[in-house]
Amino acid sequence: MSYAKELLVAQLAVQRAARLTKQVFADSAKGTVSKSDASPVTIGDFGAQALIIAALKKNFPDDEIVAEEEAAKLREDDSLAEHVWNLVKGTRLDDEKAEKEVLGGSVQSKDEMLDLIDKGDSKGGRSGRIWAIDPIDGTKGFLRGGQYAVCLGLMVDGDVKVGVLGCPNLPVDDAAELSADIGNGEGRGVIFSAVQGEGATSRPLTTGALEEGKRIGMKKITDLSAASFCESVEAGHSNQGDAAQIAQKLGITRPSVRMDSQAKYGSIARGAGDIYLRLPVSKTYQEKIWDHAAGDLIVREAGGQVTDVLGRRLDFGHGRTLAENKGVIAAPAAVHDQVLKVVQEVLSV
Ligand SMILES: Nc1ncnc2c1ncn2[C@@H]1O[C@H](COP(=O)(O)O)[C@@H](O)[C@H]1OP(=O)(O)O
Ligand SMILES: [Mg+2]
Ligand SMILES: [Mg+2]
Ligand SMILES: [Mg+2]
Repeated sequence: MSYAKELLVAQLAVQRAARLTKQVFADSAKGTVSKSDASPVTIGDFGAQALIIAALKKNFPDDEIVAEEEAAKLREDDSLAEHVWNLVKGTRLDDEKAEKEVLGGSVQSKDEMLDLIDKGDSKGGRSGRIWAIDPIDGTKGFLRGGQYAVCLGLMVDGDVKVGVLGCPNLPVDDAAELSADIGNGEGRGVIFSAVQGEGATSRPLTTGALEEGKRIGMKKITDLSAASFCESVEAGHSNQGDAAQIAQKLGITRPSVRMDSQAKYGSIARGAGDIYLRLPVSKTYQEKIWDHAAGDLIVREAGGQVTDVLGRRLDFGHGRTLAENKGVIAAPAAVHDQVLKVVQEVLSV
């Protein structure tokens, strides 16, 4: 199997980072601060990013990393940094061998942790090996106890080769009905993974990485009117009015399921939903590569097609953003064209 080591490291790194985010959710203080674009970031985002980068640097020291967060806010506020440091040093896998031999064990000091967080500052691009990290995708979902995902993808020369999504609040059961309900109790927590050309799998977030995943696939739909849409919770992230018109034109009567984060990609990849629409709201917003790299590969390896609203494949080679794409349409390959056509009619593109 190609990229076997990368997949193992990525799965274990995501698994460990998700232990940290779950710990933060269980604690009362989330250490939420506002970023310059008014979006929230928590101690969970910083801690998860530090742990993932530590594992990548140990195993693949020459690889570049594009990660969402930076340590500047922590360098300005030592009590916030201390809070993150306590989490980072206290989080390890149960499997001691995997923790030490694969992930490289703990981070040594608070300063090392801050430096690790800042190692996610690559400009990205079309050449070489570049990892994309979203330590918590859907921070707003995370804060309200809804869906969120710990996301990691490896690109080689601009092409996504490995994708891993840890979704602590999705049901483990691939056959569970897609719903917007929220919860983090028993039976929740799943990791979706894919390697290019080798299919997509899911397995519980809590089991050891050596356990084989189960193969997942998109639902075979012949009648689009029976399909279900997956959309963002946040109206500011996707145009829900346009999506409603598209649904109507396709004859879809079921209400959209709204959930935060790349949990949407994972959900349709395992056939729990059918179509993920993310329709441009503003002319200027550029989607970030860490919000799509893992999900794009997982859906395509599960039998789906992913394009933007102009029908172009997502292009991860333009730097930290999907500068040459607008919006996202992810659907089973057999019906993607049909959906794209209606999207283009409604958006007049
Ligand atoms: N105006 C926007 N349009 C689309 N996506 C956005 C916008 N603002 C933020 N996002 C990103 O959408 C992602 C969550 O997506 P979803 O709605 O599918 O849960 C977050 O990563 C968030 O980025 P950020 O982390 O910078 O806030
Ligand atoms: Mg995100
Ligand atoms: Mg994030
Ligand atoms: Mg964010």
